[in-house]
Amino acid sequence: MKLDVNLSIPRKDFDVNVSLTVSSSQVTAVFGPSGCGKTSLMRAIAGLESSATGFIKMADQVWQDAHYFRPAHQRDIGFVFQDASLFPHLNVFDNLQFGLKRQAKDKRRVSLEQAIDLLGLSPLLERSIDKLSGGEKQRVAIARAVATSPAVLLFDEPLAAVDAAHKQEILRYIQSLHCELDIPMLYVSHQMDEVARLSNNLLLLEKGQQLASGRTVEMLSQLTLPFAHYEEAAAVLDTVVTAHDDDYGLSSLAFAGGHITVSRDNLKQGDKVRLRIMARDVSLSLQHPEQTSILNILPATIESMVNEGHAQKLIRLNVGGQIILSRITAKSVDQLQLTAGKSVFAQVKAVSLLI
Ligand SMILES: Nc1ncnc2c1ncn2[C@@H]1O[C@H](COP(=O)(O)OP(=O)(O)OP(=O)(O)O)[C@@H](O)[C@H]1O
Repeated sequence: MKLDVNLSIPRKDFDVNVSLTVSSSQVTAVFGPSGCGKTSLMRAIAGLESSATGFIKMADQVWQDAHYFRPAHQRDIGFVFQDASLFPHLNVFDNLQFGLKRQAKDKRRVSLEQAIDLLGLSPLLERSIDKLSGGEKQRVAIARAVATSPAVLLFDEPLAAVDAAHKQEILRYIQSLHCELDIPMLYVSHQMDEVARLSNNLLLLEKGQQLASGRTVEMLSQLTLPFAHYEEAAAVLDTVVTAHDDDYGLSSLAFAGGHITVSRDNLKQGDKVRLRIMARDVSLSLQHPEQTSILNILPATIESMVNEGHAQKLIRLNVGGQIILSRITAKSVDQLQLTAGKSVFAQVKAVSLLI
C-alpha cells in the first residue's frame, strides 16, 4: 500500500508543487520555514483544498485526478493538528468513540482497545477533556485519529504546543504507531529532533517548491542542504544492540561502520536503536587517541568539508559507509592539515538515543 501525491496548490504568493510517494509503515517528514506550504499540502491530501489540482492515489483508489475529486469525508484519513480539537463536553472515552463511529464496521482494522493501548490512555478514559494536560489532549487526539482505522495518518505540527517533557513521551507513542500500523504517515514539523527521531524520508519545502527529498539519514548529512548547517546539525545512525557490559551498565550498538557504546538504558539485545550524533560533539584526531575518557572513537575518512562562517568548518566523515558530521574550528583543520580523503579518528563526545 502506498500513497502517491502529485499536486499543485495555488496560494496567495506562489503555488505549492509537490510530488511524493509514501509507502505503508514509512513516515515522511515535511519540513520548511513558516509559510512554505506544509499545511496547504496536508489539507490538499485530506481533500480540504478544492483549488488543488493534480493527482492523489491511495493503494488502488484514486482520490483525485483531472476528472474526479473525492470529498474529504470519504478519504480515509486520520488528521492530527497542532490543536487537539476535542469535544470539551465529552470525556476521553466518548471522544474516542466519536472517532470510531465515523468508520463503517467492516472497514475497521484498528479496534478502540488497540487505539487506547497504543496511546496509553486506559487511566484517563473517564477524565473530562478540560482536566487533561496539553500533552494528554494530544494523545487523545492521536488515538481518535487512529481509532478511525485510517488508510493514511497526517500530523501537522502535533507537538508545537506541548512542553518538552511531554513531547518526548508523545514522540515515543507516535514511534510505536509507526511500527504497529502498517500505513503511510506524513509528519509536518519545524523541529529537527522530531524529524530525526520519526521519519524515514524527508521532504524539504521552500516557498511551495520541493527543494529536496530523500532518505532522512542521507538528507541530514548533506552539506549542500540546510540541515547540516543548523546549530543543532546532527547525523543519524540506525544501529542494533549487540552486547551489554553489565559491570559498567553499558550497551554496544553495531552499525555498518563499527560499534558505539552507550549507557544501557533498558536496551535489549537485538533492539533496533536510532542514534543522533551532533556535529558539535565530534572532534578529530590524526592518531588513535590513548588515555582519553571518550569511549567512542571511530576510524573515518574525510569525504568533504565546507566553511561554516569564518572560524569553523563542517566536515562529512565516512565511517564504514555511514556518514557522521563534525564541526571544528578552521584553525584545527589547518593545524591537522585536514583534506578530503584523509584518514582520521572521530571522537564522539555524546550520543542521543532516539527511543
Ligand atoms: N486558503 C488560502 N488561499 C491562499 N493562500 C493561502 C491560503 N492559506 C494559506 N495561504 C498562504 O499560503 C502560504 C502557505 O501557507 P501554509 O499554511 O500552507 O504554510 P506552512 O508552511 O504550513 O506555515 P506554518 O509553518 O507557519 O504553519 C502562506 O503564504 C499563506 O499565507
